[in-house]
Amino acid sequence: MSTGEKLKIGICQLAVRNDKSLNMDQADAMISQAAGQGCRLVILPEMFNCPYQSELFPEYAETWPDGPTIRRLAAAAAKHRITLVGGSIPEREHEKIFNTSFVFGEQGNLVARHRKVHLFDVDIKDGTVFQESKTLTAGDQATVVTVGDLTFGVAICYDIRFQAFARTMMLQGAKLLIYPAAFGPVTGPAHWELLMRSRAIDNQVFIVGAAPAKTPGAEYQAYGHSMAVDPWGNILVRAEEDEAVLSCELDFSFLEKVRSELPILQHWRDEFYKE
Ligand SMILES: O=C(O)CCC(=O)C(=O)O
Repeated sequence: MSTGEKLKIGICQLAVRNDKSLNMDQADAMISQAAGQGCRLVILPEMFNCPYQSELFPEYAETWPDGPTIRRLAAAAAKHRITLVGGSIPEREHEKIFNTSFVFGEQGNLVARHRKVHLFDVDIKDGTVFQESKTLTAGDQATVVTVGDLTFGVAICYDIRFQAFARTMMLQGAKLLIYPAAFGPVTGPAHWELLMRSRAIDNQVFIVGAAPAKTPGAEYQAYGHSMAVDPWGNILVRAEEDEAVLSCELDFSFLEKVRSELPILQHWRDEFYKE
């Protein structure tokens, strides 16, 4: 992938239903639409092929490299000659299941695989109760990859709450952090935009969050509001809660301008930040 400084990206905010192959059909249609608009990097949401319910993850889980969703993602990347961040899906390896983002290059080759590191185990009294660890195992590494001349990081949803994790990816050279995600109706309005903009400002990177659309009748109601944020904290593009294909240009010369005008990354004083 050549950015030449500017890179057009696409974000596919799709509704996730109880039918894996229909979800992939919709993803395929949206990927085509984004590629048709000239996007070179296309991003899908967290658990885009499976309703976001812990008890369903084992049933929908797929194994590398022959899972049907995995094969179709690789084929879509190759067909459109794009880099495709395949949101995330439940991935089975032996007896373990991970929340995994597979990233494919322009030949349909696997360029990265991120397994969600921070599992979403919360019990918020206003209604958000989730226990990913009931069925999932946590990943054990940050994922930073270079494709062509762009170095980017991939992490998943709850991973965004951990600034130290974003910083780890930035220190490994990432200029763009991509978060397939599925915030819900409580923490979504409260925190989603703030977290995306904070991570962008803290690390002087572009941030992209791809979320499922709100799906009528679904047990877990996603908040939607996929968005892209620049290193100054400006929102470049943002969806509402319905299905949408978003696109925008990331201008990496702007990132260099922000870093040279406001050089917080050079002013880092590590000696003060130990616990
Ligand atoms: O952090 C949050 O509020 C939402 C996290 C989440 O939904 C997830 O990790 O899938």
